[in-house]
Amino acid sequence: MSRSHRGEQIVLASNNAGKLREIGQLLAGAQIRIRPQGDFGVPEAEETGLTFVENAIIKARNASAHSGLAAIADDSGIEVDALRGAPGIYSARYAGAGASDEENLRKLLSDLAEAPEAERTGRFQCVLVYLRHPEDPTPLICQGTWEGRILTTPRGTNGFGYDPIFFVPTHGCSSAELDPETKNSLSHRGQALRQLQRLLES
Ligand SMILES: O=c1nc[nH]c2c1ncn2[C@H]1C[C@H](O)[C@@H](COP(=O)(O)OP(=O)(O)OP(=O)(O)O)O1
Ligand SMILES: [Mg+2]
Repeated sequence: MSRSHRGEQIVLASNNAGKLREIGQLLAGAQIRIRPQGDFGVPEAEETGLTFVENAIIKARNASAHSGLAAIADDSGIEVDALRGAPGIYSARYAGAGASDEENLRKLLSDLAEAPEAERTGRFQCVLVYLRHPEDPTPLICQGTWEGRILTTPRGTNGFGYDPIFFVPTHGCSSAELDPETKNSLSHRGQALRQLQRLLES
């Protein structure tokens, strides 16, 4: 018996167009059918947790409660070693509440202006949570990590968020210079989603 009934609709607890696009591409052809929480008028949840896991659970529970469906949430961010892991869970609001991707990325570059090259290492983190219903006591939790370096100037136009300043050493370019399929095959989100898919379809 699979954890999710085949063909059952699942709400995706995100308002981030970049994430929605990537998750949609990753699940193309899968048994799982997802719809963004915007389709159900789900109000934005307050991300009050101190971990990616807590925030993903908060978002999934909120979307499940408002839609009456099982829910998947993605909480993700970028950690930089020169900043002892900041912005981390605060990546989306690094330059302040409601900040744009461009403002967040500019603040990160400016905070790293004096950082030694050796400390410009960092990584994207992604935690995905699947809740069967709002009170599900055993959420499925999957995680992915993608190691890289922080560039000094943005490069590339694909992706979203911090992609233009995230250098991918294995490919010699920024993640915004990777085509979407390649990014999905490497990324924190791709890793976590493939794990979740295996659990849901097993
Ligand atoms: O692959 C990525 N490429 C570039 N940047 C990324 C990526 N993955 C996460 N990020 C950044 C974007 C945002 O600054 C933060 C996520 O914050 P996070 O709260 O999880 O998402 P969000 O507020 O944008 O949308 P929502 O909560 O509705 O899913 O990390
Ligand atoms: Mg958020």
